[in-house]
Amino acid sequence: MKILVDANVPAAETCFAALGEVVRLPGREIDAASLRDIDALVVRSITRVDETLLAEASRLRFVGTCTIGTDHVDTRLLAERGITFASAPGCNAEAVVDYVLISLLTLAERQGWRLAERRVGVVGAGNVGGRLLARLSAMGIDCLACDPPRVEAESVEAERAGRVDAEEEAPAGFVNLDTLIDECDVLCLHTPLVRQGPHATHHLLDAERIAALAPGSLLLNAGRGDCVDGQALRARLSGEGDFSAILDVFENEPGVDASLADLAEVATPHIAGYSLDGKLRGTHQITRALCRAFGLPCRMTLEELLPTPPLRSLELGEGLEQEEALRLAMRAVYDPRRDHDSLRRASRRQGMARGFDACRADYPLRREFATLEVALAEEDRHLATLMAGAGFRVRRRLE
Ligand SMILES: NC(=O)c1ccc[n+]([C@@H]2O[C@H](COP(=O)([O-])OP(=O)(O)OC[C@H]3O[C@@H](n4cnc5c(N)ncnc54)[C@H](O)[C@@H]3O)[C@@H](O)[C@H]2O)c1
Ligand SMILES: O=C(O)[C@H](O)[C@H](O)COP(=O)(O)O
Repeated sequence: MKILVDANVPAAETCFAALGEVVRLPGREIDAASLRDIDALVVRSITRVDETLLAEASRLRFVGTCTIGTDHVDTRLLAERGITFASAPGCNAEAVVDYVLISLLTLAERQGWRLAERRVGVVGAGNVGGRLLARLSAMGIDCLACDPPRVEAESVEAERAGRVDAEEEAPAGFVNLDTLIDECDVLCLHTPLVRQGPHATHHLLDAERIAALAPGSLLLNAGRGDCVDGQALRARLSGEGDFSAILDVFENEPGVDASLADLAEVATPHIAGYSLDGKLRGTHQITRALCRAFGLPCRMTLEELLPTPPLRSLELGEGLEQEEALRLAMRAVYDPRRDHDSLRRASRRQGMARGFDACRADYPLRREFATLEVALAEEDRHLATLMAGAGFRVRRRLE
């Protein structure tokens, strides 16, 4: 079997070499000709898997994407052709939540407010949004959520189970998008890109909704760029200076609107999910799916793939304000200002499209908050709750 794997998929040789011959190509160079003699294709989000790509893929029996998002894949076409498809749900969700928490705390520090005093609205409460809500709530942050497809699915499920009281009622904390916009200071967008249907998300935040975001509020988008009308967002950000954005995703990547990126407080090149843990989980999930599709045994475990983190333990002393302590621990693992700065530098040097891709291709080692154990004094009970809520392992400091 011949397996073509995107060059940005880590551990591909370790995972796939026992299954067949592994060929590597940068994601944007995978084209119809390169698929001529390929049995299995493993991509990330930058390879559009459509009719044009599959024009000469007569041997192809499997397509896997080591990502959560699937909007780059024509899944209907694959089903019609009898090609097995697999994605990696949830693989980098923890990394995205890490990114959101430290980015919000960074803005709080820069603008002089406390996250604990803000209400956060999460749009899309799936693997990413659901984990974000869980961590924010465990940190005592006031949250609301908006996820009409999930609310609908839960009410259908409740009806099926014969729970009459559940009729059309959204679970506690779930509201519609316009209420969320009215009632929250911070809006975090974690929806997939869906172009059609009753819950389409293309320009879910359109000019009207962007205008309705309250003065002093903040929009963070780590879902897909096309879920927000970029032109309208740029116009709002160029306005009175009463509104901020943290943007990891953009319309038209990698050739994104440089003036929009410049106006964002944090602008990163679609790397919110780029922890090594998240990428390796993706590779591992797709290895298992490929083995299933070809009836092969899969002996590789995720633990075998993950190296020991460079920083395993951090001991905090007394006297730190709580959000300061959180920032310190988070930045010991990951600091999004590094990614913001490298996008700025790379786009100035090479132009936006090449710079954006270069930052992603040469991404430095990043681990997740859960890999760090934070040691605290016994009396720091509240801080221990906050740290554990934020995703760290917490232990009592030895005096
Ligand atoms: N920036 C990054 O690096 C990065 C990393 C991972 C995922 N993502 C993006 O984030 C998206 C979400 O990831 P996930 O793992 O949570 O996916 P998921 O499928 O687990 O959850 C998505 C949630 O969004 C909800 N949703 C769909 N349409 C909606 C709408 N119109 N309004 C509100 N909610 C809606 C769904 O019901 C679901 O609960 C992915 O599809 C991907 O595009 C980006
Ligand atoms: O959908 C996802 O999982 C993310 O958007 C993913 O991290 C994007 O990274 P890429 O596939 O573009 O390397």
